[in-house]
Amino acid sequence: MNQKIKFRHGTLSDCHTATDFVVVIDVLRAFTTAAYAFQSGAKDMFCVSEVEEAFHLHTQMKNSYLLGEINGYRIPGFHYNNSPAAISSVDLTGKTIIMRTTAGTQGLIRSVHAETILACSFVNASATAAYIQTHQPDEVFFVETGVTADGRGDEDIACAEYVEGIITNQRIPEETLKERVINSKNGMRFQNPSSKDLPKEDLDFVCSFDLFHFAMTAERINSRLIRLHAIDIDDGSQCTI
Ligand SMILES: O=C(O)[C@H](CS(=O)(=O)O)OP(=O)(O)O
Repeated sequence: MNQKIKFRHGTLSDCHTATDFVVVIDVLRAFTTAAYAFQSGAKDMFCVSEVEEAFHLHTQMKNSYLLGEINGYRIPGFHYNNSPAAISSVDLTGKTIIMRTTAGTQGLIRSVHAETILACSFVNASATAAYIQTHQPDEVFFVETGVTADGRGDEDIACAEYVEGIITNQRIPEETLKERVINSKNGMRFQNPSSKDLPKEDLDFVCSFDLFHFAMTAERINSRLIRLHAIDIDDGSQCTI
């Protein structure tokens, strides 16, 4: 444990100010879905900001598939919705995923000055904490991508607090976290049976705490393109799942 690590909390509106070690958090749902996509065998995962950029990249990358949403809803012409429940049952072996989401991928793209970027949700929170502890940065900046002026995003704040608590030995109980996810404004959207793009079962996939033993590091290809890697925390190798 390193109690000297300083923790800062920010959102999509100030993540451009972070210059060192940044953990971009999106529980509902981008980085939960991304982790399940790696687990389902995805070879490569690229993240963009705009829908048009995703379509353009798709024409350039063989064997690539589009995954994402706009405000939570499926994008016509995309292969997959941003749903961990849906993606967990798909065999993505050897496939390249191009991801565009409303909050999560925006946080990656907008963290323009970060030296190191991780993508995190509850399914790889302990792995993320372990990666931070191994690298011992002076400061960690959490980008809580779901936070909005109208009070959304508590699930991402909870995840940041969970990661911080693991590092400072003040671990938050899973029951408390699950309640926060379910009662969050974003979580409520998944409890309406008529919205099939926002299935209730996604909440169970999101609340599968520490299911995966890999951190997701973000490699900046250019100002508009990020590539995610799943890094095994036990030996630092790139995961081949
Ligand atoms: O698909 C999601 O769950 C959200 C939709 S919204 O931003 O909350 O409207 O996108 P994500 O980028 O995964 O947070």
